[in-house]
Amino acid sequence: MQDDMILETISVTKNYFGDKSSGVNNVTIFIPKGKITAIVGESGSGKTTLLNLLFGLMQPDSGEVFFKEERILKREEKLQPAHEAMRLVTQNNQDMDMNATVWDSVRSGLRIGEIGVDTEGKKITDSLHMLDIFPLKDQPFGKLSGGEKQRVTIAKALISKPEVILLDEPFNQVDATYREGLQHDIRHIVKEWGVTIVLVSHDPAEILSMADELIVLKEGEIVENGSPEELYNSPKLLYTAQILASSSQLTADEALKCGIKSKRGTVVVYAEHVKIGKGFGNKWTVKQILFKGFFEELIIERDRVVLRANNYTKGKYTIGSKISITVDDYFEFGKWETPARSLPKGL
Ligand SMILES: Nc1ncnc2c1ncn2[C@@H]1O[C@H](COP(=O)(O)OP(=O)(O)OP(=O)(O)O)[C@@H](O)[C@H]1O
Repeated sequence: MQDDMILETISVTKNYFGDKSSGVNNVTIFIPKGKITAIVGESGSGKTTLLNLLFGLMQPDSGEVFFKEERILKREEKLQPAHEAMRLVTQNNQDMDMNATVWDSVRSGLRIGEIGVDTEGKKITDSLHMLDIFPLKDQPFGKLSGGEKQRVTIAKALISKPEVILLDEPFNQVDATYREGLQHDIRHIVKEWGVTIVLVSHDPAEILSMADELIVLKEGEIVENGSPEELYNSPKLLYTAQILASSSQLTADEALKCGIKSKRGTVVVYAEHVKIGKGFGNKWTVKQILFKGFFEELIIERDRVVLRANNYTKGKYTIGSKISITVDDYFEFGKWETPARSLPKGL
């Protein structure tokens, strides 16, 4: 294992029904130390399975998982040093006591030797401040909002200063207003404490800005990996382009209607690359307007070709508005693919 790697899987396979139709297949990954690695992919692609294998919650059918060169066995089989050094934060809060206060919930993350000693209170206070939940310290966990609960579970994971924190969909319950704050906090923790984060997300758009590394999973296999910038700006696969951005997939004939001459047959256009009001003839009709916070995503149509386009002048168009567009960038691929399952629904 290289010095800067902390976790590694070698040809790991875990199938639930004895064939390749579920779980993960032949996965080899390296998780860099002190960085944020995001495992992304459509729903059912095997993200949670991979996270559970990294944590030792399940045993692979074949292949091996290593934490700092030590083989990770199933948690019940053997108490591994690796298990002490890792914390898993799941989506369902099943190990949380709904009646316990926030203070006690975070305290329950301390290791046995850390409980009852002088520094206990300071550790809890620091973790609460780190996640910006100190004012909630006396509230019962069960009464908190989804986003607040998420912060408490992360604070609990953090308090014993593990080397690795595994987060399953950490922003699922957090609304957009708090997401950026939580992402900033997690980045801060990584920088300050040198902890390694592995997180799973089915909506990569929300983690593009915070991850150092992305691992793209499709049908249980790693299909691409790299930095968010590399994968977003030069996706090798159509699937990656679809997963990373709100986009439209076009045949060569459809692309021609957008002013694109395709040599390879399939074109993907990110919504951000469709510039509204720049072309001629107002040949596109607005079919749907999707609220995206500070901007809108328009679903537009011309001769049965459907495109997604970002509109930053909110409220300017209504359903039925006629508009012109130009496309200022696109990706070409050789093969037509069924759109990823987790993509937002279009028309
Ligand atoms: N305990 C299980 N028993 C049987 N099949 C399972 C089990 N856990 C997962 N699977 C199947 O394995 C595949 C991968 O599931 P997994 O939960 O790892 O995917 P995921 O990418 O995390 O999905 P999501 O984003 O929807 O949470 C899916 O087809 C799922 O139905």
